[in-house]
Amino acid sequence: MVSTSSTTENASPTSGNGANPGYLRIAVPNKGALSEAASTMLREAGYRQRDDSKRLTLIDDDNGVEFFYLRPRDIALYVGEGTLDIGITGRDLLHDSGAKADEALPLGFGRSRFRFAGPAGSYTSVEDLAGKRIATSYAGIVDAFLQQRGIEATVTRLDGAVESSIQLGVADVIADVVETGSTLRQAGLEIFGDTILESEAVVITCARREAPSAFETFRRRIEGVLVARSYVMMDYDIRAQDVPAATELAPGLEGPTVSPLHREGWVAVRVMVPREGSQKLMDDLWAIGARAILLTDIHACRL
Ligand SMILES: Nc1ncnc2c1ncn2[C@@H]1O[C@H](COP(=O)(O)OP(=O)(O)OP(=O)(O)O)[C@@H](O)[C@H]1O
Ligand SMILES: O=P(O)(O)OC[C@H]1O[C@H](OP(=O)(O)OP(=O)(O)O)[C@H](O)[C@@H]1O
Ligand SMILES: [Mg+2]
Repeated sequence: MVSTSSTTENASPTSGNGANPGYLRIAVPNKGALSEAASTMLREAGYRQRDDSKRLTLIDDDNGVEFFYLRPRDIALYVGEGTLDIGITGRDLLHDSGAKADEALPLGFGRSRFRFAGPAGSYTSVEDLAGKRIATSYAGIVDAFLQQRGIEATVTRLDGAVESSIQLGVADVIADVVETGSTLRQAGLEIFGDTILESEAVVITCARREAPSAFETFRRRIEGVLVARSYVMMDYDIRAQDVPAATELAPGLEGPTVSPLHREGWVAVRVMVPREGSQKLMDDLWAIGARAILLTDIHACRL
């Protein structure tokens, strides 16, 4: 039976301090675009996750881990200070924070681009930003970009709904997270200039000290989830003489497993292949004589 930490209204990020020595302390987004996907990935990696979105901390005794549910924007600060060992946040939030934390592992979800946008047809390049008022929730990223390009402009920091700031007269252009682009379109805005940053959810660690040894187990588990999500297991039967041609098409990660078949001159092959393009690969293998080709999801893996 797994025990859990008590949940009180004033439970703080440090409420577990010292209570569970040796436990890996992990920050997880408590709400917003990354929250659910982060918890889903942690569950797939075998960790316990909260079932009540009001819960602020959770102890997973079986795995020696304590989770702290924090605002995604604050996570880099806690990890950079070394208060928590690792965290899941957005690459853009990490850069914006200026915290002394490092990106340790990209997670492949929460993908977005950080872009400049202005009224449709009004701006074409970042040089047009000179002397303009730029509204953003990510002033750290925008300041660094302008400084790097030697552009003088006024940056106004807003909490959110940045797209409205132009219509409301407090800015000429905005810099914001773009995923589908539909929020921009609805506000009559369009992106211009270079992409400032390509973002996704990432695992971060403290830059000033080595991650605890327990981080290696965590990393292996998460990498296992990433592989299980992006690869499928393929099985097929083929004439032994055609295995080299088939292996060219599907080399696998460490080479295919080839087993004898009762049928004379034939073998069974098992190989991990990228999920993307796997249907085309089945066509190609069929064309060189493979039969009984099966694709199976990988539930979990440790390479
Ligand atoms: N469609 C999206 N909208 C917002 N953020 C997204 C989107 N897709 C991915 N993200 C990422 O999620 C993170 C921001 O999370 P979130 O929106 O929860 O924070 P916030 O905007 O600071 O908080 P809130 O919107 O709750 O005030 C960033 O890393 C961002 O790149
Ligand atoms: O390109 P899209 O798919 O339209 O997504 C991007 C929008 O989503 C985010 O807003 P969020 O919902 O976090 O609200 P906020 O602006 O108040 O943070 C972001 O700030 C953009 O406004
Ligand atoms: Mg937001």
